[in-house]
Amino acid sequence: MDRSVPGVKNIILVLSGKGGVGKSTVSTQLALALKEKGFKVGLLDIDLCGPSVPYLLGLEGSSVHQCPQGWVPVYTDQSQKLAVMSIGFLLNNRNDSVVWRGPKKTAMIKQFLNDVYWEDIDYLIIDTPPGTSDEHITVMENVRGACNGALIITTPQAVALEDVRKELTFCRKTGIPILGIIENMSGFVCPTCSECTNIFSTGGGKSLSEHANVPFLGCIPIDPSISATKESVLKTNPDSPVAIFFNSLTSSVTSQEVIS
Ligand SMILES: Nc1ncnc2c1ncn2[C@@H]1O[C@H](COP(=O)(O)OP(=O)(O)OP(=O)(O)O)[C@@H](O)[C@H]1O
Ligand code: SF4
Repeated sequence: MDRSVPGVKNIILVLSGKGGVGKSTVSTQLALALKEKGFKVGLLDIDLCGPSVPYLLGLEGSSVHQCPQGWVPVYTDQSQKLAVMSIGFLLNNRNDSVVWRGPKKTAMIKQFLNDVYWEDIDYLIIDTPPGTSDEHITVMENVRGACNGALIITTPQAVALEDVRKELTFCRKTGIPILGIIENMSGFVCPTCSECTNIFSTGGGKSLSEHANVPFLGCIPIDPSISATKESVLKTNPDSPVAIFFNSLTSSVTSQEVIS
């Protein structure tokens, strides 16, 4: 059965087979870039055991509250153009950890999708935990039919690419369209001379996408400023290679709407 999320027009999942490849960074910067382009955006962090979105946006310590329509998400600023929901807002202490079995995780994710007051959201970006676990199955079952598709993040190392193959299989089995593969931490751009050094082998994401017959959406170099900022790189460093990448990613994403 096709399912949708109340108040949301388009949904994009961000997946990776492996942890630490930059999934939350891409989710956050994509959400910020879409906001910069004038869209109303939601960012949902369903990484229940390791929520990092509140930190990446400088929203630690914020909390959600109830209104008659449900939980009110945390907004990044007064424009209310970027609404954020994360388990991190429900924990008393940022060092508290969530040790839950599958059913409790499933119930929490359903609440995030159905009980949050997502108000006129053009794009809901869902940042997922690494791998293919209960969280992924729950979210896919609950957004099927309303989901534009998944972005798959990898790094140039072979092990990360091997994990991508599992994500591709998972998407195909669950019927979620694959929007494309992104290769993150692909070379280091020197802040002094702008020379790009390929620390690991490069081109793995592109060749895998050709092999798997899915779009390749580009490479993001290692850029220390991306981990330092709480704002869109489109604003803080508009001419940088990472900003050029996110500019192009927003164009790809917005040209693939399933619901207008
Ligand atoms: N292109 C990049 N340049 C520099 N630093 C980066 C880049 N991408 C990610 N990082 C940094 O790498 C670390 C891991 O990134 P992130 O938290 O986004 O990964 P993740 O895949 O979401 O991890 P997890 O599996 O723990 O959820 C962070 O400190 C982030 O700032
Ligand atoms: S040329 Fe090499 S050493 Fe010099 S600033 Fe650039 S990357 Fe660093």
